[in-house]
Amino acid sequence: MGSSSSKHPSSSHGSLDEGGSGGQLYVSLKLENFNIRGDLIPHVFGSVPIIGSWDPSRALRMERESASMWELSFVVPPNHETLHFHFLLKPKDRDGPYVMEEGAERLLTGGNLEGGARTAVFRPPEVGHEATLEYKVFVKADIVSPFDLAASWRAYKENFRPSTVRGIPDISINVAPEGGQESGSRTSLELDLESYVVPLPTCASATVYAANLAETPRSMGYNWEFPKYDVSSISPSSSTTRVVTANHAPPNKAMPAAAGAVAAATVADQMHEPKEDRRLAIVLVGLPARGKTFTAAKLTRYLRWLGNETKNFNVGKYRRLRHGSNQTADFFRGDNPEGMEARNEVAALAMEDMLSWMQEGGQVGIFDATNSSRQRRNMLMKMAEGICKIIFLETICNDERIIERNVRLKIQQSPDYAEETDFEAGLRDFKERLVNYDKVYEPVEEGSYIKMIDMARGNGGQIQVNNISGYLPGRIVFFLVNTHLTPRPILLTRHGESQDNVRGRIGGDSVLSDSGNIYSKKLAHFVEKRLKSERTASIWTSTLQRTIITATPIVGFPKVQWRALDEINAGVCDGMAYEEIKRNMPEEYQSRKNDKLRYRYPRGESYLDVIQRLEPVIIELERQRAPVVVISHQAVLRALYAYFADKPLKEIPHIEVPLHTIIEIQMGVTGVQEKRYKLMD
Ligand SMILES: Nc1ncnc2c1ncn2[C@@H]1O[C@H](COP(=O)(O)OP(=O)(O)O)[C@@H](O)[C@H]1O
Ligand SMILES: O=P(O)(O)OC[C@H]1O[C@@](CO)(OP(=O)(O)O)[C@@H](O)[C@@H]1O
Repeated sequence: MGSSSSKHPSSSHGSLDEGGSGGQLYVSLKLENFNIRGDLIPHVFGSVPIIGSWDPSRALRMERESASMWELSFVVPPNHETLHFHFLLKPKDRDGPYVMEEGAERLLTGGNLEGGARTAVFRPPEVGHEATLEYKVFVKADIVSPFDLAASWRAYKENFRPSTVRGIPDISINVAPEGGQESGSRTSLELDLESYVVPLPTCASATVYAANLAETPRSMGYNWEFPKYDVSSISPSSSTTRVVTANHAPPNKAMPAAAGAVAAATVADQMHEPKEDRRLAIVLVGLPARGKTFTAAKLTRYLRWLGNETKNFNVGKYRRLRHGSNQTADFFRGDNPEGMEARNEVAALAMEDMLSWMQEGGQVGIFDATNSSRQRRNMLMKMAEGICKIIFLETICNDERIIERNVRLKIQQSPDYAEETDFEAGLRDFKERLVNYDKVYEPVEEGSYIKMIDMARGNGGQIQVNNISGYLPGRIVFFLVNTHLTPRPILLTRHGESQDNVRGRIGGDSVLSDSGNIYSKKLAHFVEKRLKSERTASIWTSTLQRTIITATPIVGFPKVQWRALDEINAGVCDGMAYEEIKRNMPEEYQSRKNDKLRYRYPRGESYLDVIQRLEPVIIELERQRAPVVVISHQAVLRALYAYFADKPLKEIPHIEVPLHTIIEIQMGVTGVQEKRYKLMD
């Protein structure tokens, strides 16, 4: 991550610019030789880790495109560093000796091969001293939009594998046949989508103002009155830090400090990092209506889903409980000593709650307030000394139209204006509050920080980082770089009923039942209708044929197969019925029943394993700006749904994801909303 403190938005140091176009360079390297030598496989090796860091044993194998042509394609940023490489021939059936091409290193810059060498010449020893093998070299590079790269290079590396279904390419787009779709099927689905809407399960998510989801102030558990705090005793100049630790419930030992995706990294960090660095406080900074609460809620959801014990402390919630929810703009004036003291006091209370929670085992605390003066931030840093590491997360927005929209949303959503019946009066008051904050606002220039600048603009924005290191901070930056506010739906569905579903067998790779086939057609009509006004969208399936076949009738959208979307691997139990497992492997059956989240099938996976491998899918779903239809499996969809619906890990294996039902997740400026359609009984 590095440590740059550049304050220039255009600086490349320490800033991760998503780029206006967001395009990537898709490079295709080809070698052609009509003198077919099936025993020698062309490889590429070179200066960067992905092509082996000059270690021939880690060279990247080229794939056979036709009898005479070998191909290797990869994705790089358009402004990528020059790539140094060589072609290499490796014997098919044994290790070494490798045969490296003659001549100087090849240099690839901006997708172009430097120099004129369009042949690769090899001198394999067994061919004879004078004999050579000559291949023609072709290079093609195209800028491809992020959308077209639904499977990014990383995802490709980690999750992609060729289809098990013959004749279906890994990335495909099938066009609508002349004269419309398959006859008969169109009439089977009425085009009024609303008639298929079903009520949400009681546990499903409705839109709630994000701050309301933050932690309930602890003091409420004991006493509706807050204890009176002397804020001066925790001023930056004070050397003592008071932390409330008494009388709190013991930490929940049922969950490990970290699970799933982060477990390994956490264990490693715990061995190497000082104690206070194991706990992390993300302290939001920014003027009102800049998306702090929104970002705090989203980050909390992501980190919890990854398995980190994470809590979100919203100082506004403390303020409302302590001082009521209808304070006027005057309360927020920088030159109002009572207001300042009251606000510092509730901030200190929330911070103390967060720190004592951390001392009981909490891992990541998200501290949501404006924290817009250096003095306030100093106070927080002083309080956190020796307990946790602080990273400031500042949200900056320079677009007046977005600020105006946010302010209007605030008046509608914030409990501060719940009793204000005159919208315009609320608007005037909130704008005055903004002016009061603006007068004393000091952007962050101290400590470790992440600045999100204009991330709500349609074309991405910019992230600046300073003094950020470690696994979790790195993941947080990566997550924030990829999130945005562009409204779009994500449709989640299981494949149509499979033959194994009918037989009650788990796993496998069976085709669809008759009923499953009908669903695949209904789904195609649904997608056609639901996404008809969308300029673009993509269909993601697993690599198992029940999802690929379910997607087949959908036309006109690119389809991508993700290995990460494959069903939970049932290991030695694959293909068995639950009853059989119970009878033949009663201990396994019972262990799974006892702890379905952590239970790992022998030589298979646990739900935590599934969550771990789905992280790139979540990042990609966050990054996409166009709609995505995900056709996958029960366990996988439970895990994906839990992320969007903010369900605790322990509930994931029990979430209901029925067959032949579409869960629509609407992402947008107010957060996540859900709708369900049931296409068949
Ligand atoms: N990075 C961002 N920049 C600007 N606006 C954002 C950002 N993230 C979210 N928003 C929008 O800002 C609105 C108001 O955000 P909120 O989190 O309540 O503001 P704050 O906590 O800063 O007062 C959200 O409903 C969302 O649409
Ligand atoms: O974790 P449980 O509840 O067993 O659910 C996962 C199971 O769901 C199934 C159906 O029973 O998914 P799928 O419909 O994709 O075939 C099994 O293959 C899979 O093992």
